[in-house]
Amino acid sequence: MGILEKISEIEKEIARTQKNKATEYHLGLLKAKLAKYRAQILEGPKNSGQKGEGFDVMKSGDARVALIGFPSVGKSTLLSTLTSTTSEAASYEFTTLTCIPGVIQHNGANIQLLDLPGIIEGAAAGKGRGRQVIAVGRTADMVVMMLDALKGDVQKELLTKELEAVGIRLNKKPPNIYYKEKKGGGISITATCTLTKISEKMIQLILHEYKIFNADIVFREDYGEDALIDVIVGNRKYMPCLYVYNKIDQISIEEVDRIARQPHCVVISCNMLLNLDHFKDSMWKYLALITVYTKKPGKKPDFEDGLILRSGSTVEHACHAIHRTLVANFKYGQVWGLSAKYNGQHVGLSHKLCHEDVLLVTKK
Ligand SMILES: Nc1nc2c(ncn2[C@@H]2O[C@H](COP(=O)(O)OP(=O)(O)OP(=O)(O)O)[C@@H](O)[C@H]2O)c(=O)[nH]1
Ligand SMILES: [K+]
Ligand SMILES: [Mg+2]
Repeated sequence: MGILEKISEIEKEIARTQKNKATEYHLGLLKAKLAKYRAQILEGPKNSGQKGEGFDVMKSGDARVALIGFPSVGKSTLLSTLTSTTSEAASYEFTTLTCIPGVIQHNGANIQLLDLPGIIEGAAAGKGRGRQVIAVGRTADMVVMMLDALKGDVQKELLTKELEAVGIRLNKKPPNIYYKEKKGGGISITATCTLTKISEKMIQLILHEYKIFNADIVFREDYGEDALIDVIVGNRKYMPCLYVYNKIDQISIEEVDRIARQPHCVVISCNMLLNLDHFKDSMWKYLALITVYTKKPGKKPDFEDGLILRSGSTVEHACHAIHRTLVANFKYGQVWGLSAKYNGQHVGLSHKLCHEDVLLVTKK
């Protein structure tokens, strides 16, 4: 039996197995097996050169956003509308066959938007160009999942499943589980809270399935087997995701209102240019970028041309963004704004900056 058949067998078995006390361990093991086979698929045949022509796009700008969605939801139309790049759009499916990059300028940042071929059910298992699309998706800072407002909820579920299957976790935090493999000493399991979703026996079983016999594990929150498997397998990608429902010109205002109220959702119409500014603002928020303004001694801050940094960036990151050699010549910094305890606070390289701070660097 090939891996794909094995995966499909296990999926079927999981689907027909009722979840109760008696089947709990069986189900946990099935999930562990499934994750293992999926990992094998992703590693793929080494000779297949799966990267794929037309998918190797250079990173550029301050952040990268991948447009992922079923065929003909309007991905290319969005790219052509928001950037100066034109990506062919048409009413038939699979119009786009490669990765087309464009740049959105917003709040002073250059955001690289990647238009990609539509993906379909089974993409994770290698159908269509799914694997290439997903590989590009993993290189992005966030996913924009584009959905057709007429069939959005189903599409959203299916796509989320496909991405889950290849280890992409949308709008989720990594499980707060400490895990370290060791050379010997057996398995030590501790928890800083009561575990209601997994038993010690289940943890042991899953570890054994992965042939792990020596490890320290600390559950810091109440998780089930999925979280444990994620931690053991590693290589999960946690990404912010905005669900963008396009073609709202085709649905009732009540339906628009219902969708717009769901978490992480934005409604737009590319054709009618509806709500596109709100979409860009939301994307900016999800990317968690900050702007830091620089200032020279005795001069006003340069509010025209801020540095675009990732949230959580330090003075050191800012220095790198200003000039390659600045860190080596750094004496001290001074900060005005939210991150400063008082105006002009003296700070070192490790000081964390906030959005719209002003920074003055004094060199040695
Ligand atoms: N009614 C309506 N149609 C739209 C809208 N945006 C795009 N379309 C239409 O949807 C069809 C598909 O658009 P594309 O941009 O090619 O979609 P895609 O997601 O890039 O498709 P593939 O590259 O084939 O995956 C085209 O006929 C567009 O004109 C919209 O806001 N409203
Ligand atoms: K299309
Ligand atoms: Mg397209």
